[in-house]
Amino acid sequence: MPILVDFRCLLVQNPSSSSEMQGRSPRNLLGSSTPTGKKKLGDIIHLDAFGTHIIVLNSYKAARELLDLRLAYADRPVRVMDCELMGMGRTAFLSPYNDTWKSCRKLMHPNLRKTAMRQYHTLLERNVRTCMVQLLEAPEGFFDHLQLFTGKSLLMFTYGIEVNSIHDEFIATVEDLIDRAIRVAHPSAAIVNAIPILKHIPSWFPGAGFKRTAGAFRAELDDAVQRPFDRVKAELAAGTAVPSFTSSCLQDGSYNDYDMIWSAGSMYFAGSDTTLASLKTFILAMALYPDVQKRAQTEVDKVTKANALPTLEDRDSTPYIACLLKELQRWIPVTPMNLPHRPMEPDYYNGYFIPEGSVVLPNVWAITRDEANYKDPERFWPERFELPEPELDPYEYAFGFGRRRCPGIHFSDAMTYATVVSILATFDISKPRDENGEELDVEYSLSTGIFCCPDPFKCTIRPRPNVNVAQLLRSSVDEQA
Ligand code: HEM
Repeated sequence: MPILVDFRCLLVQNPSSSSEMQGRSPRNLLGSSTPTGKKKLGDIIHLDAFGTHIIVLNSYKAARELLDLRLAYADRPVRVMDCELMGMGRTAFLSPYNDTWKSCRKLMHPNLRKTAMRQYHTLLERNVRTCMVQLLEAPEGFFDHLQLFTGKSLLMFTYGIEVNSIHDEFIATVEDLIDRAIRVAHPSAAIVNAIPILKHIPSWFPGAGFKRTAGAFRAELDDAVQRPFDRVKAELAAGTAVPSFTSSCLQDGSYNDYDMIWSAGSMYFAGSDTTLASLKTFILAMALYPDVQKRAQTEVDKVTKANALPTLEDRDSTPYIACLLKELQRWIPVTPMNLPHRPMEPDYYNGYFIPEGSVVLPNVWAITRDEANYKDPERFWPERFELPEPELDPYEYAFGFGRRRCPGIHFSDAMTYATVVSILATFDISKPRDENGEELDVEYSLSTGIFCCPDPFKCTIRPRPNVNVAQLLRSSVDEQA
């Protein structure tokens, strides 16, 4: 049986790796359209990269049938540069399918499952209120405020560490490591991935700069996950530890240090920038789609009677916001090519042979733009998920597949919901204005890298005229202090 070869994939660019997309709308990422404006991609396509089989799954059906329903796809490809030399293979998200990965998933699960979320409501609501106060005082810094909110919430959850600035070492170090790791993950960055034998060159050898780079990164990564862990241990010993994932695992006493260190580190690394990406997308969508914003605000006002701040308990009373959250994940998916899966045994699918060890990439971007799934896919339109005939739920694929599916989905959802409803209740987001107060178009581009989200853009964020926002927020922060 032949290995599938079909280069139609060349039509599909991962938006995150395209330098041509600056200033373009998401529509253009799929290349030029056919005369009808519709584009039909192969369900599954194959590329050969220096002998590595890369299989791209362009439809939800293929991704679900292979990655959700077949256990053999739970492995990850081990890339020499980032996984081995830089040490990222010890994180839960890049770890191969092995006993350590299983232990980490077991450790994370009870703390991240839906029913465990209630215990973090107060924490998240308090952090959101602080973020809203910052928005009120300096609305133009909204990217920084949202970054502090996600970083702070994740740090509190994993280690009980409280930070008050994005320049705090715990946030800044991890941010820097993520940036560097993403640059290395780009296919052109690491020749050692293509020629693995190079990893055996000593690092002092001329031309082996990559080994020194990797070694330095690894030392910093070790420090970034070890330091907060040691701090929690010391705080527990001193009786000053704040409840957190790490403190409760340490108190339980049945886990080894390695699993606790890498589980906590993985959640912090994987959770903050991804959720931040969704929140940036939310601000952009509200600036571009005022009708959606109006309808969402009306729903929130109904719940709060416009004289209180919404809480996570309001979730069931806000079905339109639930649709809006889904649309955020679909419109600009955070991980447009997911993370790669690796089949642990040879497989057959729809008459094609998929070799063991292939790199299998679900093309989430293509799924979100497939007109078989979504009418007018470029439009931000939460109504598509309303009953009685909702379109395909993006939560089925935007957080991954099968055993590797994101364990942080409920935590991320709670962070996103809390922020979205609070902003809707208190602020109006609109197009940017020039010095004469004239509205300008929202100019935006999407970031390059593994994550996809809006690059910094300008918009107007102002307190809503009908609510005494300042008083509401300040009294709410005081109440929680
Ligand atoms: C909008 C927010 C988020 C998105 C879109 C997202 C998406 C993803 C995706 C696509 C994967 C790979 C799944 C696969 O390979 O099939 C993943 C893995 C992972 N995510 Fe998330 N994630 C988000 C937030 C979070 C949060 C808040 C946490 C932690 C609290 C988290 C922790 C993890 C971990 C530990 C993994 C590795 C799972 C494994 O490989 O077994 N994520 N996430």
